[in-house]
Order: sequence, then structure tokens, then C-alpha cells
Amino acid sequence: MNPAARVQTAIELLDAIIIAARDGGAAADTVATRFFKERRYAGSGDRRAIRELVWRAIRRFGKIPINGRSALVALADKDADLAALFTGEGRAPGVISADEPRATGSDMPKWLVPHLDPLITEREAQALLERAPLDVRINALRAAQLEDDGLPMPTGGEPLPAPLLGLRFASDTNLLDHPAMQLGAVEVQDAGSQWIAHACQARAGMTVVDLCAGAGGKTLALAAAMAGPDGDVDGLLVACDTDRRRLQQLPVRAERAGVERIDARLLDPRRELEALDDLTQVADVVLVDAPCSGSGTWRRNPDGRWRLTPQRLAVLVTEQARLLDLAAKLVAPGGALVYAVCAITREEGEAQVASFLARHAGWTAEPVWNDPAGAASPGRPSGAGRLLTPAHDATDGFFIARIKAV
Ligand SMILES: C[S@@+](CC[C@H](N)C(=O)[O-])C[C@H]1O[C@@H](n2cnc3c(N)ncnc32)[C@H](O)[C@@H]1O
Repeated sequence: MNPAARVQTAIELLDAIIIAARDGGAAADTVATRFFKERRYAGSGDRRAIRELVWRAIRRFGKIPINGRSALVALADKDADLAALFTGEGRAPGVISADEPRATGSDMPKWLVPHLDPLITEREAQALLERAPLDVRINALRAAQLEDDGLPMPTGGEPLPAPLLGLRFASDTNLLDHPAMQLGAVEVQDAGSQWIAHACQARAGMTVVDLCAGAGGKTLALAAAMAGPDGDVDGLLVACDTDRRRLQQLPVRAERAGVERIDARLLDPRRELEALDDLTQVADVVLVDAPCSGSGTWRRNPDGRWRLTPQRLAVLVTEQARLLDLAAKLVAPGGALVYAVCAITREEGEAQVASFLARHAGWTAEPVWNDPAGAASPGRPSGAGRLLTPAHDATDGFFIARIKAV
């Protein structure tokens, strides 16, 4: 494809992404994968260039543009090289006219600004849209086997700060086919997610519940922290979710990681406790990695800004409160709830924890980290928890709190 045809194809892909975002359809990544499957004539160089242009437009506009062309025309107004490709010849997009519609507005949805955690300044907000690096967690169990087999760990990564055991690579690194990835010696996981697992302070012999385990990214990190001498989970590690498709990925990932003895439980939405009856007041730690706005992960999924609405945010806040109340029932006296969201709104973070503490007498917030003095202490205080952000911590945006049952 020539450069002008790539621009026209980018307009068409943006149209598909805009329609999906408006109708609650698939996320941009999924739309793009389907789009290119139907256009086999686009080679890998074409796909890369088209994606780059489309994601540049998604990052630039905080609210949904009326269509793909209006977004790319607005970009072309500030980019003479791009504007020169709107020639109308062959597969090129039509010539730009002075009075045709242009996408407008800032990169942060305007309605969301008053909802942001007060720590999110304009500079912080911009960093939320910069490209994220590729972080991996090292799975010590499989890393040792990899070494025994004479296979290499990926090179070129920077170690993540201790006590995390992980590496950071440039954002365009592809490790999918690397033996360390295929054999489970490394797992893709943002450093912020690794810090959440660390905040659980899970150890061998404990009873730990990962209430919203999804496909088990943090469950596997918890399993590593609870490993006995044979490498298997020592204690009880329960991983739950209401999404069967996600939870079904956990056994496959656990097998690859060499982890056994995770108790996976599919929950019925609104009847979650029925499957957790045996755990009432017995858990040392319950992790609530709650469904959230995802506003902390916009550097990976910038189209999330086009899907979030005030109504959706309100629904999420109510659901998080319900899940926290439910999780509290599972915590043993002296045990802890760890609440986390990959979100940077006040309602989902500090206000959520403040209202939990107001509802539950006898619970108190405690420090999120309990590492020896001098260890890394990411994030900044936000109410009773800590807020991690790309600008301050070089992680995705997360809120984390530890709440203790007396
Ligand atoms: C932020 S994601 C969790 C990510 C996961 N912990 C990880 O590390 O990859 C939130 C999860 O909560 C799950 N969820 C939503 N409602 C739930 C409920 N009522 N009970 C348990 N899990 C729920 C979603 O299906 C989703 O997988």
C-alpha cells in the first residue's frame, strides 16, 4: 500500500473503532485485529503504519470524534506531511476542505476532570497517554528450570526495583515467541500489578482469596509468594471470578508457570457468597482487584476514554462497594482486605475506602507496604491508600489500600 492508501485505511479502521465504542462493542485492539483479518492485502509494514496513525488519533482526542476522517483531518491540520497525502487520487483520502468537520477537544474527557484524584495534574494526565513499557514478572520456579535446560532469559531488560522480581523492556519489545515466555519463566505484568500482589504480603501457610482473579495474573504472583519448598502453593489460595472465559485461562497459565494447588471458583453474580461459604471469616488476606474504569491503563487502551461515561462510572463505584462489603465477610479477625483498582478517579480510590471505613466499625487502614526501611515505596498517599501513576512511579495508574479487620 502507498502512504496515502494507508491513511484512507486508517480512516476506515477509526470509523469501525468509533462505532464499536459508541455501541458498547469490542475494544479497539480487537476491532483492529478483525479489521486486518478481512484485509489480508495489508502487509505487516502497512498494518504497523496504519495502527500507529489510528492510535495517535485515539490518544489525541478524549471524546469520540464524529468519524475517522474528522480525527485525521484535525491531525493533518498540524502535520503538513500527513495533509499532503489527502490528494483524492487513487486510494488516497479526498482533498481536505477548509469548512469540513474536524475533531476537537482535549485529550482528557472534560466531564471526567472533576472526578480525578487531586494528585492527577495536567502533566500527570499527559503521562497517562504515553506509550507504556513492557514489564514482566520473573517466575523463579521456571526460571531455574530454564537455566538448567541451557535456555536464555530475555536480554535487554532493566530490573524492576526490589523487592519486585521482574524486568522492564522497551514498549515495542515482542517476547511472545521467546522460550522464557513459552515455558512460563516470565509473565507479562505491569510493575503496578506486581506491587498490588506484593501489598497482599501473602506467605506460605496462609489462606488467601483473590476475589476478582480474572485470568489469574495476580493469582500467579500470589502463588509464587506462597510457594512451599516443592514450589507448590503451601496454604490455601482461592481464585474467583464471575467471568467463566477469563477464569478458564487460569489453569492453563498455572500449568505453564508450574504452579499447582490453586482453588479456582466460578461465582454467580450477586450470589457470590454461595460458592464461598466455607471461607467466611477464615482468610488471612482477601484481594479485591475490582472491576473499574480502567482509567489508569489508558496508555495501553486509550479508547477506554471513549467508552467511559458518568453513568458507567457510577455503576462501577456501586459495584466496588458491594464487592468490598462481600469480601469483608471472608476476612478472619486480624486479617486484611487489599483493595486495588487500575483507576485514577477519587470515587474509585480514596473515597471508596473512606466510605467502606465509615460503613464498617472496627476496620482500620494500615500501611500498604511493610518492607524494611530503605526499600522502594511506590505511590503517594491518597486518603487511606496510595496512588501509583505513570508520571510518578513509571507504572500504570493504580489505587491500592490495605484495610485490617480488628
Ligand atoms: C480488574 S479485573 C481483575 C484482573 C485480575 N485480577 C488480573 O490480575 O489479571 C476485574 C475482574 O473482576 C471480575 N468481576 C466482576 N464482577 C465480579 C464479581 N461480582 N465477583 C467476582 N469477580 C467479578 C471481572 O470479571 C474481572 O475479571
